Amino acid sequence: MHRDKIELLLDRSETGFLVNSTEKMEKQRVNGGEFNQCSDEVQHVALDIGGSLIKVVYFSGNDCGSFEEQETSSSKGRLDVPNGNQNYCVLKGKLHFMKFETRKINDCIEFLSSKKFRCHDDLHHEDHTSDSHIVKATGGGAFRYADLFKEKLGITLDKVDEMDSLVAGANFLLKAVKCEAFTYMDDKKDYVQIDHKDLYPYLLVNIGSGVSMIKVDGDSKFERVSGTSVGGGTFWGLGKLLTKCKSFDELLELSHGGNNRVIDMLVGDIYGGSDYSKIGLASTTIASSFGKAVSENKELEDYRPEDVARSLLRMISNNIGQIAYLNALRFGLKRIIFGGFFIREHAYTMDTISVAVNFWSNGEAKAMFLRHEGFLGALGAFMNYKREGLADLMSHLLVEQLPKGSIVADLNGNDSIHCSVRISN
Ligand SMILES: Nc1ncnc2c1ncn2[C@@H]1O[C@H](COP(=O)(O)OP(=O)(O)OP(=O)(O)O)[C@@H](O)[C@H]1O
Ligand SMILES: CC(C)(CO)[C@@H](O)C(=O)NCCC(=O)O
Repeated sequence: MHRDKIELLLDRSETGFLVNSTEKMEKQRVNGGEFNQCSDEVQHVALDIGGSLIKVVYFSGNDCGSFEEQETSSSKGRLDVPNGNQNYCVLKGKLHFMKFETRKINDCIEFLSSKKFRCHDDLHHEDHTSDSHIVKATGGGAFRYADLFKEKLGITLDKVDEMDSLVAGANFLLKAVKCEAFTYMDDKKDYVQIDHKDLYPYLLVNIGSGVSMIKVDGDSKFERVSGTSVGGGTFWGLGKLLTKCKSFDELLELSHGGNNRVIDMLVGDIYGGSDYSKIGLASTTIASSFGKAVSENKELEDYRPEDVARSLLRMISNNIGQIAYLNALRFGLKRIIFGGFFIREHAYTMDTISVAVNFWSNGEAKAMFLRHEGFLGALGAFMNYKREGLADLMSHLLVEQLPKGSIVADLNGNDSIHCSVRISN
C-alpha cells in the first residue's frame, strides 16, 4: 500500500469552542438536522481510544479558500512544491481536537460518519481501493473496537502502539510548541522553554484511567518503568459512588468547594495539634487520607460531598506524585512531565502533584505539566502518518511558525488550531 509522509505546521492558535462533544453535536443537530454543518473536508484522522475517553485529532481544510498559496495541482486543495528530489504539497486548514466518552462510542462513530471523510491515501488515489480507508488508532480500544469501526464506518484501524504514541505526542509538543510545558505551584503558572538539546531524559507520567510512567531518553527511545492502577478512573469511579455526581466535571467542580481536613486525618490530629518535627512532618500534613472517617461516628451522608471529592482528589494526586517521584529517583531524573486527561489543567490537582514531588524530593525534582496534556496519544498516532526522518525538520519549522509569545488555546476540551499539513509524495 502507498504511504506518504505527513508533517504538521502549526500556524497560530485560536481560542474558543470550549464545549463538550455532546453539546457541540446537539447544536449542530438543532441547526441542520445533521452533524456536518461545517463543510470542512476531514482528511486525516487519528484516534486514541482509551478506557474512559476517546480522543480524536483530525485535520480539515481546503473548502474555505484556506490555502497558503494558489493551487497549482489538479487535485483540489493541494499545492505541489518541489523540495530537492522530492515533491510535497502543503494543505492549510485546522487541526481539531475532540473527546468522547468511550462508553458512548456510538456518538464518536456517528460524528465521524457525519464528516466528509477523506482518507490519507485518497489524496493520491482518486480511484479508492478498499484498503484505502485506514485510520491510525492507538489505545486499548484500537484492538477492542476494530470490528465495530470496520462494520459501522468501513474503516480499518491501523494500530499504533499506545506507549509509542504517548512519547511521540509528548516529544512533538515539547519540541514544537512554544510555552507548552509549565510548572504550577501556589496558584502560579510558569512556562518553561526547554532547550531541545536538553530535553532528555525525562519521566513522562500519563494519568489516564490508569497511570503509565515512561522514562524517555530520545525520539523513539523510551521504557515504561512503572505504572499504577490508582489513577483518573479511580478518582472518577470512587467519586461517582461516593458523591453521586453525574459527570467528571461536576465532581471536579465539587472538589473546588471542599475541605479535605474534615475527612483526612492530619499529623496534628494524632499529635495533639503539634508537628512531628523530628521526622519532618508538619501538623498540617495528611497522616491518613480519609482517616477521620474511622474514628468519627458518621455515615457517608453526614459528610459534605464537596469534602469527600476534595479528599479523594488530594489522595490520588498525592499518591501519583509520590510514585512518580520515586521512579524519577530510581533513574536519576530531574524532570517529571505529567500528561493525561485526569489533570485537565485543574489548579488543585496540579498544585497537589507539584507539592508532592517537591516534598518528597526536597525540592530537587520538578513537576511539569503540558497544555495539551489530554491528546498526547492521539497526536502521536496522527504523527505516525509521517514516516521516517522528518522529525527535526518538522519541529524546527513548527517553532519558526509560531509567533513569539503567542498564546495557544487550551485544548483540554474540544477545539481547533490553524495549521498546515505537509505531505511528501
Ligand atoms: N469528561 C470526562 N469524562 C470522563 N473522564 C474524564 C473527563 N475529563 C477528564 N476525565 C478524567 O480523565 C481520565 C481519562 O484520561 P485519559 O483520556 O487520558 O485516559 P484513557 O485513555 O481513557 O485511559 P487509559 O489510557 O488508562 O486507557 C478519566 O479517568 C477521568 O479521571
Ligand atoms: C493499561 C493502560 C496502559 C491502558 O491505557 C493504563 O491504564 C495503565 O497504565 N494502567 C496502569 C497499570 C499498571 O501498571 O498497574
